[in-house]
Amino acid sequence: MSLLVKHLDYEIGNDRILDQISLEIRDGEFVGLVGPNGCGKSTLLKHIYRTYKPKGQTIFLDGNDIMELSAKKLAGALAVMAQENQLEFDFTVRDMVMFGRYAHKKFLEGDTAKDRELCEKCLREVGLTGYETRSYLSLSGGEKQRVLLARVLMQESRYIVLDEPTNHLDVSYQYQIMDILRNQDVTVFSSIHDLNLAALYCDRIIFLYQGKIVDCGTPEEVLTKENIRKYFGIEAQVTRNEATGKMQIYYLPGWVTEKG
Ligand SMILES: Nc1ncnc2c1ncn2[C@@H]1O[C@H](COP(=O)(O)OP(=O)(O)OP(=O)(O)O)[C@@H](O)[C@H]1O
Repeated sequence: MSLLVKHLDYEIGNDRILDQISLEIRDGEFVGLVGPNGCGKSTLLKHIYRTYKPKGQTIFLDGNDIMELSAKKLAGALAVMAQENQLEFDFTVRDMVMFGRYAHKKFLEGDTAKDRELCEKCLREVGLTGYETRSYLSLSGGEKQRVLLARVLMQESRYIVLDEPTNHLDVSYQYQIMDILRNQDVTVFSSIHDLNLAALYCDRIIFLYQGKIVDCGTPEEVLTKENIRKYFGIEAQVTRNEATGKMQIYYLPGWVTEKG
């Protein structure tokens, strides 16, 4: 069981946005995708959830080319929390979360008692009990983000792919959402800007720079001060956090350097 990307290239005009990306996310792993603004993280994730159509046979889910899976099959296997979620029409929070059951439904099948129970559980997990009848568009950015996570959980898929899931969230929800994801029995592949969050929650980190994978391994192997200097252009101190036992990065903002 794995998510496999093989030699994925993507160009816009003469610009190479993704350059020979190959990676494997194995069953049960929590893998973070990090790299500076514009390095291609969202573009890579958009290929995995088919917003962009990969050329040839490049992306495989449990051995199946994702382009050959029906929308329903893909939704049953892989849940997505993308960055932009602009809606033309308003829905209630309950409706938004219920959309996560699409892959489990027969044509025109209504919501079951199990669906409603699961919806309550997912909303409880993201701290939104009592929001069921609220209009989605009236919510704050962070509340919307948590509704989208509840929808992802409703999908009960084996794989969850997320583009910056902690965007818009206050510090306590950033950790809560990462905790919720970590405690699911699923495989997670997520872009993450906060390197300390990535270090705390990820089994492995894939480091992207100018459309190429430049490093891959455990947080300790990849989030070194050398890589942070080289690819983010900032000096950092990397130490161990005594409370968590995990690595802790401190940035030294007076020490911005040249990238690359
Ligand atoms: N439609 C487009 N036309 C031109 N350039 C594009 C287009 N879409 C993406 N790009 C460029 O591709 C590069 C990769 O963008 P992408 O959104 O994947 O980066 P990212 O790593 O997710 O960035 P961020 O951390 O800022 O979210 C950027 O330089 C971006 O400007």
